[in-house]
Amino acid sequence: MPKSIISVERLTKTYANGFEALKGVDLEIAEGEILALLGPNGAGKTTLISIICGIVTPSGGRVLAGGHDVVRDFRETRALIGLVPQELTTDQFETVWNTVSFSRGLHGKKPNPAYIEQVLRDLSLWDKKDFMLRQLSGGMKRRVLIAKALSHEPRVLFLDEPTAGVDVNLRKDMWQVVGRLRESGVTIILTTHYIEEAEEIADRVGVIDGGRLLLVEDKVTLMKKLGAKQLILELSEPLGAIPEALSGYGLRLENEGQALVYDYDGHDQTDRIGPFLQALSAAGISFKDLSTRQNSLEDIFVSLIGERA
Ligand SMILES: Nc1ncnc2c1ncn2[C@@H]1O[C@H](COP(=O)(O)OP(=O)(O)OP(=O)(O)O)[C@@H](O)[C@H]1O
Repeated sequence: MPKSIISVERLTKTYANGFEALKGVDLEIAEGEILALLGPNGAGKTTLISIICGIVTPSGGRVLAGGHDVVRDFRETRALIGLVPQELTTDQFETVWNTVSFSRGLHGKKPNPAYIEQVLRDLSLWDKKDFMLRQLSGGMKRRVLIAKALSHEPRVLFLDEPTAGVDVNLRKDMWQVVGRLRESGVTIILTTHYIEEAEEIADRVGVIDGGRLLLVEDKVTLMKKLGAKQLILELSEPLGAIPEALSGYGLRLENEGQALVYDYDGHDQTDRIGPFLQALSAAGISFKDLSTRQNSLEDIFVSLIGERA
């Protein structure tokens, strides 16, 4: 695995009311990757990223960003990190340009109008630069949040539920921006409820629930591991048992013998379906209809969360 830019070690968080939001999280984030953290409401995703970003103090364990402790060396780590929060809390009467430039200043960076211009152009905000925030649509405000987070040229960008409630166009634009940032070497961590989103954009996927990281895995490996496919045949005549001639296929009967199910590896390139259908025909079995099912990240997620429930 490439060098870690963020190391989370045995991290715990108990809020003042005694609620344990994180129960010992270990996580290494590699430089340049896109990691999606999936989890239901209240899983602890925001708590985890808020600690990494230095907004919430941990109760135990530690987090290193670029080798610096996020509590002790917060100046160094904050310079490294950008956070796109869920909501905009900036002065509504300020202009886009000032808001983003001011944000850069807050991080102690020298002004760089050319850089800010580029960020605003990339986010399709350039023609809105003199608008006050209150004059912007919800989608435009989201873009301002991203521009602010990028204002100080961070190496790691956290996006907390970036596409919750945004329309399809904005979502597409956001992923384009994320793609470009990744190409420029920025490490990206996003939290999401949307499994398709993780499936679409992430290199690795982590699943959080009840304050624990249940799994972190390379997306392709995860999909492969759980990428089993099923071919379902609606039989013309129900079968009482699997015919001897087909015993090598590991078939199952469902729906009182009316459906024959063939499990196969969806990522295996060899043609399994053709020979199987020939064997079926040779055995004198005919069918009315056929369909396939594939495990998605959604199934994986549901089964993981379900196991805990
Ligand atoms: N300041 C606080 N005091 C007490 N409990 C808190 C505090 N902040 C968060 N919590 C609780 O900690 C748990 C985890 O919250 P967190 O915001 O990290 O979850 P999340 O995974 O980001 O959820 P969501 O997807 O809804 O944003 C929740 O049960 C929440 O109520």
